[in-house]
Amino acid sequence: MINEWERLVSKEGACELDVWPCLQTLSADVISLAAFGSSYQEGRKIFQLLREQEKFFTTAIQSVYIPGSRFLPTKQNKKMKKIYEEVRVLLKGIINKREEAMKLGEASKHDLLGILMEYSLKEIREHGNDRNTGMSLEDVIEECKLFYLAGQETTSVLLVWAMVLLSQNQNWQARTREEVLQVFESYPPTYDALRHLKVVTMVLLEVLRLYPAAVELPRTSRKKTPAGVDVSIHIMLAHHDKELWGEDADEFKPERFSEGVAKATKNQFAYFPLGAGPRICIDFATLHL
Ligand code: HEM
Repeated sequence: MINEWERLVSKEGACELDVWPCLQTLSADVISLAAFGSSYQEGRKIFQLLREQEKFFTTAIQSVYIPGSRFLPTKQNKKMKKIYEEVRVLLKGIINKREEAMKLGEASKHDLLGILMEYSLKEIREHGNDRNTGMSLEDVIEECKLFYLAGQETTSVLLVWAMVLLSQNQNWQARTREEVLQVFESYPPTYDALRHLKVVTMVLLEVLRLYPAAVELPRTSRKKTPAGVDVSIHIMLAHHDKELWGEDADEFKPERFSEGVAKATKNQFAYFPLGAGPRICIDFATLHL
């Protein structure tokens, strides 16, 4: 991706480029690799289909819903059903191939699919080969889909806003670049090395405060409030609340996170770009939340 950008710039010395689709493809490829490892190309096809499905889904939730209409054989419903089936068949194919390889004694791969299947097989073995224990094929398929849907758009949204804000705040862009070059001169770019990136972390925390990829957390109350009521915890409003963050709440000021999230929020529940509690995002450790 960077090579392509450099090539475009070098022709004229400058060019206009919509980075958003490139960042979407980048995050989809990274997640495909993490989820399916060597079957990454097949994963890519699945993710293209899920992306198409997402568009239909967005149109559907933005329209008035007539109860039962999702079962009608409309053009859109038929297309969504077709994609659902195609994704299932493709994922089933990857899972079956992996199962065969595991049966032949091939070491399991350290990707999401390998971990889920290994866990499932262990459960089944521990329960005397009872196939009703462990994760079902449906569970594995749904987990793979969730991994993609939850991680792809959110990551690319974060990246694109980080680029916008760093281009508007050149001093922070220079500090961030300097830190990346300095840190990765001494450490290989591994997951562990990320904890040495103090400025980058502050910048990303501030980007997620101003432009959280998920703007609200919908919930249905079970006990209090009374039960059955739909509530929405608004991330965007909490992150821009002047009473919580001060008069400069709408400004890009990564320095507010210089001593961590607890200090920046004065230990109040005011910052939750990755959710909170038992359903917190699995990616929360990356940002030291
Ligand atoms: C900047 C990037 C990200 C943001 C802003 C973000 C945001 C969130 C939020 C707000 C939730 C909570 C949803 C709720 O409580 O209803 C969540 C859950 C989740 N996220 Fe992320 N996420 C990001 C990256 C990722 C990545 C890279 C992955 C995996 C590849 C991922 C996987 C998940 C999963 C599986 C859940 C569901 C956890 C559960 O319900 O138990 N997220 N994310």
